Amino acid sequence: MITGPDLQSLVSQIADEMRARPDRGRVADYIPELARVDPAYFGMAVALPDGTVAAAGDADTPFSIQSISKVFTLTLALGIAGDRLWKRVGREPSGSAFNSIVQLESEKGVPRNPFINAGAIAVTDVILSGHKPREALGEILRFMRFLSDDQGVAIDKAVAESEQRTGFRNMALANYMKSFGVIENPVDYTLGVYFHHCAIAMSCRQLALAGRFLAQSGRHPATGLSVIQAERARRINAIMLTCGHYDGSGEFAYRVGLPGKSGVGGGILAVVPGQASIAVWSPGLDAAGNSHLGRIALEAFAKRSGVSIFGA
Ligand SMILES: NC(=O)CC[C@H](N)C(=O)O
Repeated sequence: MITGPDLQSLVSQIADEMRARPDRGRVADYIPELARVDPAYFGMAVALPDGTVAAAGDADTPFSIQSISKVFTLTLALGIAGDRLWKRVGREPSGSAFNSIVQLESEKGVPRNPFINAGAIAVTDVILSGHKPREALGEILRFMRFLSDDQGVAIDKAVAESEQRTGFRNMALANYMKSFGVIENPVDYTLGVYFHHCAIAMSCRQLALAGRFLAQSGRHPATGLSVIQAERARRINAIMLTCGHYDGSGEFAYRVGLPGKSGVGGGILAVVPGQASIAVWSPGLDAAGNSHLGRIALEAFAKRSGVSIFGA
């Protein structure tokens, strides 16, 4: 892994290249508030274990992290339920769209993995157990602030309300799972927490810092505290690699070769185990709902720095 001025110049070079590209994908418009975001943004940040960050472009502009929050809710839910979590959600790629309902019928309401919408809603339900929605959300937000060393991380209420008004598919998924007993809390409580954690706004810099524990065997580098055990961090990385980009996960592994998690806000968090945590943001999406230029930027980064987990 390259460091220091070479790392900074690589990140700046990639940001310049991405800014100049005309092909930017399409901004998500099924959440009305996200449709207003300018596709011209591009940000990138690489956080090293010692807290140094190489950043370029719009790396300090907050954006809606959307499904990237699912990495952090999975981490919290594993802390609460341990391996019992895997009775409520699977660990296999779905090969379908992030908001698909089809597999739920034949698989008795148990979602394929924690990163598709159905799986993330089931995970949120585990975090909620026995708490009020406000408390569960407070716990998620405190966790994000602690991991990023930044008390400024907040929820974008307009985005949360926008999705709450229009999230009929997620309502269908949650109600369907409830009919199988996979959702235990009132459906509107679970969905309320889910919509709000998806609406957390963070910059690439904050997100890259928050992801460091996954690159550092579960340790929070700033405090030395163990966020999770090394084995668990390794397994979360494995699920990010196999399921983090929905039915684009194979393509992401093929092109980038790093565990990664995308969100429809256009962000991607990628992990270089043992070395770095990377966040990119470009709001335009490809057909699978993953950041178009975000993936291309990470592909360029992995190639030029030789950090793919599959070899240089
Ligand atoms: N892929 C995503 O980022 C989807 C998250 C979004 N909140 C949804 O439920 O549709």
